[in-house]
Amino acid sequence: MSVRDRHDDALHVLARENQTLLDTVLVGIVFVRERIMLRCNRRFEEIFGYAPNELDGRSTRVLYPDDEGFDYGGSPYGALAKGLTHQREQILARKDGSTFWCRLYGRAMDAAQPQLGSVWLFEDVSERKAEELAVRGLLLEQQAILDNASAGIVFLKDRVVQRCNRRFAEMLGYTPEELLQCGTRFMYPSDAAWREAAHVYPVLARGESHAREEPLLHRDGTQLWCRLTGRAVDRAHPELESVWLIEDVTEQRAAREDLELRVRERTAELAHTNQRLLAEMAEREQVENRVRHLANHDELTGLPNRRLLLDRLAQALALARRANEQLAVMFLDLDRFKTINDSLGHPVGDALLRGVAQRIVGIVREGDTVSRIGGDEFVILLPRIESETQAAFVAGKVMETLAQPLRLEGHELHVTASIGIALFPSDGETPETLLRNADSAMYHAKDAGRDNHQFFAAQMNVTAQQRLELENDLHHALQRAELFLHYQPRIDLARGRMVGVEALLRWLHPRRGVIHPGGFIALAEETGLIVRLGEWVLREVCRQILEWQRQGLPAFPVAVNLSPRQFGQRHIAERIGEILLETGVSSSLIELEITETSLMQHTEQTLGTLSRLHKMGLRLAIDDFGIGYSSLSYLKRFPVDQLKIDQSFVRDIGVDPTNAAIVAAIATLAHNLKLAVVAEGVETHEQLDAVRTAGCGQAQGFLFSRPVGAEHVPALALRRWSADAR
Ligand SMILES: Nc1nc2c(ncn2[C@@H]2O[C@H](COP(=O)(O)O[C@H]3[C@@H](O)[C@H](n4cnc5c(=O)[nH]c(N)nc54)O[C@@H]3COP(=O)(O)O)[C@@H](O)[C@H]2O)c(=O)[nH]1
Repeated sequence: MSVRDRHDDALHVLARENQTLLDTVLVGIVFVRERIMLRCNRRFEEIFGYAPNELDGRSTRVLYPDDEGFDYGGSPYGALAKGLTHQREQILARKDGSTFWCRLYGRAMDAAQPQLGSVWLFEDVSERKAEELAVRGLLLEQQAILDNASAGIVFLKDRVVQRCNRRFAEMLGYTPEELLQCGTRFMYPSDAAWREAAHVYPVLARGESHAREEPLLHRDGTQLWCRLTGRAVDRAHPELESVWLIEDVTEQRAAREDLELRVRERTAELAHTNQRLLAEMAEREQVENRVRHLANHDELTGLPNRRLLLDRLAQALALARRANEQLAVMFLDLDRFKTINDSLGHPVGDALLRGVAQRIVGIVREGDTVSRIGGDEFVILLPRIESETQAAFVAGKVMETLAQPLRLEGHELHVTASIGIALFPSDGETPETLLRNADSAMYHAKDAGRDNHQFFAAQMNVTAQQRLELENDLHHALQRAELFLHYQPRIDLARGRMVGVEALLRWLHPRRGVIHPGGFIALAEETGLIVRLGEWVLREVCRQILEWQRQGLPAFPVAVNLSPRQFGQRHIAERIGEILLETGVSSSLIELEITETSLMQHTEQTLGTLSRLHKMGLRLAIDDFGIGYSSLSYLKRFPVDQLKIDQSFVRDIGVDPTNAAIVAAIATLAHNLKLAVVAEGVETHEQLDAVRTAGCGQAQGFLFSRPVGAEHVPALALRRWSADAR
């Protein structure tokens, strides 16, 4: 082989090695002269999508998507001529027209002879470029978010501001630039608060986000409340990098606090209203219960009232009928309750009624009903009794318990009761009948002297009927002139002379004959007729005085009884004055007898009435003295002239030393008060001796004279009684 051949062989080898090298590298390589591609490696053709050798001899224009790109591609040749390496990134075009990002490196083969051409390396950087663009896009997006976020956003690293948006900086009074690389201590009001804020990092380390509200410091020193929500960028090192969303919630918080305050106030208000409503409801319930209770109970004693009694009685009757049993209705009325009530006052009367109620309730069985149906009237319902004896036994127990003295407000009271008993079925089958019949039986017990019990008997209803008739008749008695007066003399014991008479009313009943006051005065009191009867008596007395005067009799006073109801009339003194004026009788000739009990009612009013009567010149006597309750202080103040000792003390004066002592005590009291003292009901010489010995200056009674017609009075007026009244 010649030298030339060997030289050619070596060139061939070198060419093959070059080609292999060119084909193996991952970048496209092209040799260009005057913008004509002379040779390229396979990778270059692949990048642009051409077949092998397809580009050889073609203009580089095909590598550009447009002329503009091609023109731009020609720009670096000046630099190449200076021997520099040119590099750029540019969008180029594949054979199929698609474009891609390419990185180009170019260098002249010989800078001194640029016409020899240049070598270009092409690298397809589409993927990287796309990634870069994506990252750039993300960054732009992020920046846009940061810039436009309404909340503050800050990136911290080691609690130092790395990046923040404008909102965050403005929130604290800074620009974002001012805050870059600032430690976060500046935004906390104190070291302690700043240290406290570090406690969040363990939370972030768990991958949890953290949110809390805390006060941050504005540049001007004011505090604002912010809600901070943080999350670690890398949860393994939360303190290193974290991102925080910060919202100014000062106004929200103020609004919330205001709202909370208003909610608290409203809640308190509601609670208060609720409480008030509950209280009102409870009160209303109490009132309703009370109304219900009052509808069925007596307010004073708390016992069932008439309504509840009737209800229970109806039920008990139904049961008794079904079980073929007996029951008893007991009507109980306290004896002389009115006297106690009037003389000691209503508070004592009320306390007495309560005491009586308690005592009765204390002795009856469970299942019995004790009720108060009015004033001093109680009804006891005893269901399931076996016999009349059992009812009598209960009545006995009631009387026994009432017999024990009651101590009330400093008084020791002895009360008794009259009890009427009606039995089912023998005395009635309805509540009304049983009650009515027990009531009649009670009246019978009263008539029988009080402090006892009586079983109903049919006759009692007849008596009640008669009482009704009597009431009717009494209404007509005045018009029919059926009333008349008897007079009983009052004797001065020392002189044996009549010193006055007492006018006593009588009723000549057309069928029953003469009826004494005991048979109708109480009825007249109850019905109110007593006022008209009383006026008639006074006029009749005046007329009779004038008649006696006309007959030439020496003048003497005539006593007229005033019942409690008459005396209690508001203008009684004026009314009496009018009658005296009308008739022309001197007031000194009229004596008014008022019972002790009647006087001790409404004592101040009594005092006024007595004073007016006294000033008018009338003489005043306290009748039936000793059986009521007198207040000595009032007795002293009442302008009375005379005490008339009740005949009950005179009756047994000879046999009962106590009565003698009482009469003597009353006489002494009367003398001390400078009052005349009259013993009433003197029937015997023994009684006369006794009352005289006791100190009574005057006496009245059958021993001297029974009450007589007016025509007999002149003889009595002129008569002289000896010391023993013979
Ligand atoms: N408001 C009015 N009351 C009147 C009037 N007239 C009478 N009365 C009151 O009736 C009560 C009974 O009166 P009377 O049945 O007339 O009885 C009087 C005397 O007959 C009776 N008396 C008198 N002496 C004796 C006696 O020795 N023994 C005895 N057993 N009875 C006697 O006493 C009655 C008079 O009592 P007093 O009035 O207390 O002086 C009678 O109490 C009157 O209150 C009237 O017009 N209005």
